[in-house]
Amino acid sequence: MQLSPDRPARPAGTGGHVLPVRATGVTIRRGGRALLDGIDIGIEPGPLTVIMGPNGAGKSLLLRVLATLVRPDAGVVTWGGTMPDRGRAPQLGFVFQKPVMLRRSAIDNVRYALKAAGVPRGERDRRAAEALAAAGLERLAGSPARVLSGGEQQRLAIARALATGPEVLLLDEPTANLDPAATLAIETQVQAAHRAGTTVVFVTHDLGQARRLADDVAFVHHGRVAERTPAHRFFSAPSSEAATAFIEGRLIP
Ligand SMILES: Nc1ncnc2c1ncn2[C@@H]1O[C@H](COP(=O)(O)OP(=O)(O)OP(=O)(O)O)[C@@H](O)[C@H]1O
Repeated sequence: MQLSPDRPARPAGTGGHVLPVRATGVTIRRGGRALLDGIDIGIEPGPLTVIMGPNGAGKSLLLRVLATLVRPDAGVVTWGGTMPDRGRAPQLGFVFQKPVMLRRSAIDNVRYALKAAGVPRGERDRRAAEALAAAGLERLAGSPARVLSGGEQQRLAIARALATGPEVLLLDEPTANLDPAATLAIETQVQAAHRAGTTVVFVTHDLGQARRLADDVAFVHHGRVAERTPAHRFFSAPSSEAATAFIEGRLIP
């Protein structure tokens, strides 16, 4: 995929790439059980990757490990071929299932993220306003973020994550609590960011959503990547028995 020229500039004070984001041999054990079991996965620049799988498969945990929010018991995560470091963190945006809003206005939530990423003060107002406009949230800029609807809060969370111009946006079931219209708005927002050049990793267990969004599917089952397949092939001819059973609605988690 081509990166578009209108892609936001990198925040000041950061250097190097986070892509590819790669996990090698990543294992997490709790209570004698492997929640992630020797996972190898790489996120390359470009495609919209959907991480799919049944409840409890390990999708959210894997996403958190890639973002270095959770440290594995074994294995390593690298960003851009080297060990992750805080200086590059603004280039990896993360959106949680339940939006986490600061107790301040919508636009101040975005300004705060820009400040934390080292964006110079003189650029913050313009970039925050642009981020809200891109999310269709201009009229709510001055509203307290915590009084916005669930769908508006999630759009704001995505706008905030995109405002720093990340190379990659990781989203953990961002529409799980939303109605169909709010879900569509989020999908449109994510697709627009992807078209503008942001690499996207989207966790969902919703097959319809995966069909709408995915270029590429990583299917996780029992803490392993059971298969990694281009989306058109995944839905027509999955290579693993687990994915076939999942698509047919007969996979027992
Ligand atoms: N911090 C933790 N301590 C112990 N167990 C955990 C922890 N985090 C996750 N788990 C367990 O790890 C397994 C995988 O959880 P995870 O949230 O990654 O699943 P998931 O595939 O995202 O599922 P869902 O679609 O239901 O959100 C689950 O059995 C969960 O209970």
